[in-house]
Amino acid sequence: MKGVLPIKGASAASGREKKAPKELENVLNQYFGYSGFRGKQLEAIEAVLSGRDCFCLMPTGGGKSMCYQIPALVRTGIVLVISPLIALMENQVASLKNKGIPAEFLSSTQTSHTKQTIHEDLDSGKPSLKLLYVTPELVATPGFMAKLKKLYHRGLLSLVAIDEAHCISTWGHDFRPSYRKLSSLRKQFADIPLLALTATAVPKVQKDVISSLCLQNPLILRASFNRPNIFYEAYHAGLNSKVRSSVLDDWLSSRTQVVVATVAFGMGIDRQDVHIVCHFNLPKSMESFYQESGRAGRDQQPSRSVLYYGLDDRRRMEFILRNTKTKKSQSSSSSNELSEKALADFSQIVEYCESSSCRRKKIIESFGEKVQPTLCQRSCDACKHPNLVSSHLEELRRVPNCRFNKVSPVFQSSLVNPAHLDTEFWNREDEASISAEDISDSDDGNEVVSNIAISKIPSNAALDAKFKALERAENAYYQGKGQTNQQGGGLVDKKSISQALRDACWKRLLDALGQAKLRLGNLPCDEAASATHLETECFKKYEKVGKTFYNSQIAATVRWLSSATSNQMHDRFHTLIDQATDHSVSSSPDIVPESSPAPTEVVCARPGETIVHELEKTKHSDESAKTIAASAGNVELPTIPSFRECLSQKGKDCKKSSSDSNAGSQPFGFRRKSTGLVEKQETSKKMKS
Ligand SMILES: Nc1ncnc2c1ncn2[C@@H]1O[C@H](COP(=O)(O)OP(=O)(O)OP(=O)(O)O)[C@@H](O)[C@H]1O
Ligand SMILES: [Mg+2]
Repeated sequence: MKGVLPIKGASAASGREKKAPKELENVLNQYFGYSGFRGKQLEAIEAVLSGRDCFCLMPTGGGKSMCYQIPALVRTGIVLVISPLIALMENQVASLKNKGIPAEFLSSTQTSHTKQTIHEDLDSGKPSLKLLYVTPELVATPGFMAKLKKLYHRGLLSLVAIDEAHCISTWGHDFRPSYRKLSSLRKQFADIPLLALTATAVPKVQKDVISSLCLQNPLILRASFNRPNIFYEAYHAGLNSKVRSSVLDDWLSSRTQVVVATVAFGMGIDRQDVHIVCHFNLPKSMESFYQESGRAGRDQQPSRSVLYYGLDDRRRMEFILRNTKTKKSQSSSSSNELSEKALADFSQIVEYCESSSCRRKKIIESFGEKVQPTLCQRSCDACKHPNLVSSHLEELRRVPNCRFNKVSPVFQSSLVNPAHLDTEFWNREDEASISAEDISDSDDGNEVVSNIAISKIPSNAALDAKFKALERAENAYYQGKGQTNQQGGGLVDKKSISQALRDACWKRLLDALGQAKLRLGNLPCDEAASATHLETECFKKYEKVGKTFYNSQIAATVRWLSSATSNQMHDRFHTLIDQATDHSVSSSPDIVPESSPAPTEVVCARPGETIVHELEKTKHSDESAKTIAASAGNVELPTIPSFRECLSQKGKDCKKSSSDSNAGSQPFGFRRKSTGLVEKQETSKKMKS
């Protein structure tokens, strides 16, 4: 069984008999299970055991803690460890206790009972503690200092270790004023060794640490910062030309699909099919952002530019901008000017990231261009998911370091082409939420609220303004159903499709058609008439079964419109026009022979996914539908399957995939990734035959 090594000698200072390396290694092995010391550990341990001050510079994870933990085990008395973070202390103390080593920490987070127990142990004739962790603030209090002095005079203070010692230096990145107060330790405990430990000390900081702590003739140990087990790579312009050109070749010839690189990589490279540009660090200005993200979508295909943003990133970049300018510039006045300019440029990016208003508008306006309010068409996240953006921004403000949190907000922008930058503020769960919206039994009220009300609320609106907007949206919702909330009195039919929902869906379709037109250059149909046509179809076919199915079909149709590629869309239109001409449909779209066979067209929407469209050959009895179809041009847009078709399609699918237990759990006709008019290649083959 493990036990604290027998205490030899009456006092810490008098117990400084030399330990053989083998003995120390045995202790290491006995308590920690390691076979030998690493790097400069042994030298540091031997130095402090001999009573000498020591400055120990070792990389992160290098094993600095062992340099004071082993002395605590072999020396009489207590090792005092000064640490800047309570979490660090808790962690280490728990780990030591696990190994049977008596360790404690004192902090404001502990109960007074625990603190009292620790103090009693310290005051006892023979404390059981071997390591006591404290904050620099506590050391600076007269009460605790008096306690330490008592321990010292009783010969029970064997070592003072100052962890993360760079915090004492104003030159260091983590300066902590209370660390400055540790400078009195050397004087107070003249013959007790001080051990300063850090992983981050550039020469200037190193000197500052040594002088601030008044270390006496310290042994200065610097371990190599090489971490041989870590494989590093990322591309930069400084690579030798052979490596550089091979990365470039692989990239240009599509052998490599993903390159992680500095911004230098993108310059002058023209690969057409780059569809995602992801900024892991923040760009310095709107110009940089536009230029770098503009590498996406050169083939005019829908593309995305993802921008990760956290307040830490912002601070880091502001720090860099301030300091870079200071170094570059000779005179301090021009340095300040440059710094101010850089910070002003950068503030545009910050504003872009932290605002909930239209991103496309922000980008374009930053270049002095006037933007029509209708330009965006929900092609940026602020316009598309205003409530999500607002809540993510609120979270960003509430939890400043949430960048890597599971629900951390990140910014994403998508661009169709550089002239039409499509920006989104995006959450990693967003994809799921879009799908959920498409397939779930979404509520009209929510739809109306998100479409009508929340988009008009600034993210920081007062709570009562939000309530008022919600109230207005609620009234609009009920009015759409031909009743007011108050008048309605009873329950509203949960399944019914309100006028407000129909209007919102029409708008969605119109937006999708507008997007498709932008993407394809020239869509050969009138968008408004086509949106009406599609919405009317959905409504007619799903009115009876209710809004869930209606919603889903609208969403699926929107998805089809927004995901079909240029060729697919054009092919389809040409095929349709040709077919319509062959069948004498185009010349007279409202006279459709009832007996005509219904040809089936297969359109690949995404790799591995096929959609079946039955050309609409059924004569519309509804006159308005005829007019709409005629005004939509002689082009058939995706046909909406009837509810019965959906059910029978589902039935076929269930048989086909009876082995797939998940298939049966999906709602009828609504697959998460289906693009509307259901379904798989096998099915289309069956229908063809
Ligand atoms: N001689 C050793 N052999 C094997 N593992 C060791 C040895 N010494 C320390 N370690 C282990 O290395 C890990 C890192 O040690 P430690 O936390 O002390 O690093 P550190 O230098 O303080 O790093 P940081 O700068 O992040 O605080 C720990 O799991 C520790 O148990
Ligand atoms: Mg450490």
